[in-house]
Amino acid sequence: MSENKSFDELLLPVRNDIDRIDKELLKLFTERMQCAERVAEIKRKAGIPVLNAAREQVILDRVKKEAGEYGDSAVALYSAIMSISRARQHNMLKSGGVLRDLEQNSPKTLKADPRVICQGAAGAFSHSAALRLFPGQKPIFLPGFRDVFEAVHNGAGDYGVVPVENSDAGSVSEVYDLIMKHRMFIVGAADIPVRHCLCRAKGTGAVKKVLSKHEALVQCSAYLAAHDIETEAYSNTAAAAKFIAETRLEGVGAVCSAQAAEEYGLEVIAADIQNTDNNCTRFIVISREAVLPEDAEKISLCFSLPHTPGSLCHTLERFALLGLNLTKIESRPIPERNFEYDFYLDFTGNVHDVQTLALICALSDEMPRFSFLGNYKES
Ligand SMILES: C=C(O[C@@H]1C=C(C(=O)O)C=C[C@H]1O)C(=O)O
Repeated sequence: MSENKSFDELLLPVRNDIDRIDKELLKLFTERMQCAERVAEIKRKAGIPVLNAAREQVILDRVKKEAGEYGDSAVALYSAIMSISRARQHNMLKSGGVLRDLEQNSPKTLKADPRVICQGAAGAFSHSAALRLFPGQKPIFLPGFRDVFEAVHNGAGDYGVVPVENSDAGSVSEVYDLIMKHRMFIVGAADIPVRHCLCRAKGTGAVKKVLSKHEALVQCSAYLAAHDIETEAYSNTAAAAKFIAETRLEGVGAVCSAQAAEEYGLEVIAADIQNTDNNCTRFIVISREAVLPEDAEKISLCFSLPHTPGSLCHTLERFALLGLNLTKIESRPIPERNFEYDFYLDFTGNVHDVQTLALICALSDEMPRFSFLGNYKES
């Protein structure tokens, strides 16, 4: 430090330079955005899409080369600038017309007195979820998730209640795949505490083997291993309970809820055998048509991304720019396309918010595959 000058005095001329440069940058940024607007007008007339990935790559290659040692940083900066430029163009062109129609025209409340479909049997955790989500309704039970989706798809039921994720065992991938297969909307969600019991038919002997849904067996793995109990996957916890009550197989028990044990008259040998105390499963409500309440708080999307460096990062950045909080991201392989993935994304937000709608519409226009899955309340 020079003898008489303070740090502030030393910084002042450099900061003056930075301020001058920022002023120029801002002027050039504004000019660049105006060019993007002119481009949008031409695209409107020509009916061509906003995104031109090849043109963007040419720009990125050029700035990387020209920026020398700052090449990678320049690429990050220009990716952000072009993303903002595209967002402006999407807003001008009102991209994502289908989604805009959906936002305008979808009902805002769930049907009154709906036919609700669940997987399994009375006493299943889906049953508790259905009662929480639709108090007073008597759900119809079908054997598999596929049956629930088909029933909602063909109109035999209004809504289906299915699990998507457990706090211990993770996602129920079959349900994610069925959502995409049947192009269902998510119109509600509830987190249900899950406590498992080890049960047997009254009067049968020591349990050597248990039947239950695969996810329930995973959630009780520590207890079952410690007690040397063999496991066999069954379609559903309550269905397993019903089966052992009816067959009274010697040495065979079930892992199910206390309600299922009571429903089928089973003896509870041990309660609370799940690995974690706060074991909890998220259930969603599936529907053929979207329902978009004014006060919906969670949005779910599914999309694939181009195989280019940073494509996921730049997509997530756009949520961050709007202050939207991502609550879940999950990837699933796309059937028949080796090692290509769909991303499932949940974030807190409402599609009736203009900026959030604009972002979703822009993404729907730019992504190779894109589905808006729903915007719903969580109970
Ligand atoms: C401006 C255009 O639209 C988009 C934005 C670009 C940019 O900001 O440079 C480049 C390509 C397009 O994805 C264009 O097509 O030139």
